[in-house]
Amino acid sequence: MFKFPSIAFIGGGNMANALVSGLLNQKCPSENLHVIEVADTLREQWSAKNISTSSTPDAGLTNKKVWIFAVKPQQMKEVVLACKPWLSSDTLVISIAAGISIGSLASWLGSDESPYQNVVRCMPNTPALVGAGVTGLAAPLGLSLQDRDTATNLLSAVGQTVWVEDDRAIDAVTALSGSGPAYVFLFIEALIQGGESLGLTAQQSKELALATLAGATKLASNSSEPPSTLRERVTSKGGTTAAALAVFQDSKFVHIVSEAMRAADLRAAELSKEFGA
Ligand SMILES: NC(=O)C1=CN([C@@H]2O[C@H](COP(=O)(O)OP(=O)(O)OC[C@H]3O[C@@H](n4cnc5c(N)ncnc54)[C@H](O)[C@@H]3O)[C@@H](O)[C@H]2O)C=CC1
Ligand SMILES: O=C(O)[C@@H]1CCC=N1
Repeated sequence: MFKFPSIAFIGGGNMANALVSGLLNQKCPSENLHVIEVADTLREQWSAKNISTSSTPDAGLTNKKVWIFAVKPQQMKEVVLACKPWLSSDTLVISIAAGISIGSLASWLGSDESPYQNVVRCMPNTPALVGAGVTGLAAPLGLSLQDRDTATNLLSAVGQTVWVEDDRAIDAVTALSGSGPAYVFLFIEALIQGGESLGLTAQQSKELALATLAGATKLASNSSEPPSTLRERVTSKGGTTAAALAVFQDSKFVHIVSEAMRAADLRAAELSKEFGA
């Protein structure tokens, strides 16, 4: 069985909250967890959950086997450098920050000549809060198998994990599953509004929309057939679905989704330039 290491979260906001909830659900002892968070109100919330907290990095970090950076990309460099004095040669450093490359993390924690190797860059998503997240992970070639397994086990506490090749692939993961829940929520909002405009109540629309998404997702997951076949099976010739899909097609829905993802991918690359090494 996986033995949970001691873990420090640096940044105790939304995503740290989702990851810690998942770890606790997987029976990670709360004594193994520590959160460094600048906001007083959030520190109080962590204390109320029996998680130790502090406002700034200090020598206590040296004893933590894993550091998980969960601050905004804009703050990453400053925060990583503030923690660096307490880095041990075997600390596993995991970052969930969008756009911040493995190269930036490795050079901030080591140097340009000798980049720090025990680094994992990953991209979880907010369904982690309910144990249904998916996380893409990437690491430098020098990362040990043991650290790779540790990262996999920790992120598996909140859902599925998918290892990818490199930073560019993590930007793509960000554009798909990192930001993806927001696209899905937008679609849910649109279905609810559409239902209401056709005379259903808000409550009826919400129930129908959520069950439709959950049901279609389950069917697509359990089926050996591709989503396109499942779509065709709903679509009777000359029927209602065909009428609706024609509107999607006229509005270039597939192109819009692809362009939206391209914008997210591009933004990740910009964040890397603006806030990376
Ligand atoms: N929200 C999302 O859906 C996802 C976010 N991410 C990434 O996760 C990171 C965190 O995002 P969220 O949790 O949504 O943001 P958040 O704003 O909820 O959390 C960040 C926390 O860091 C704290 N903080 C700022 N400076 C600090 C410092 N010097 N020391 C300690 N704590 C400090 C803030 O007070 C805040 O509570 C970002 O880099 C984002 O790109 C990754 C996957 C999904
Ligand atoms: O919007 C963002 O930048 C972060 C990364 C993925 C989801 N939220």
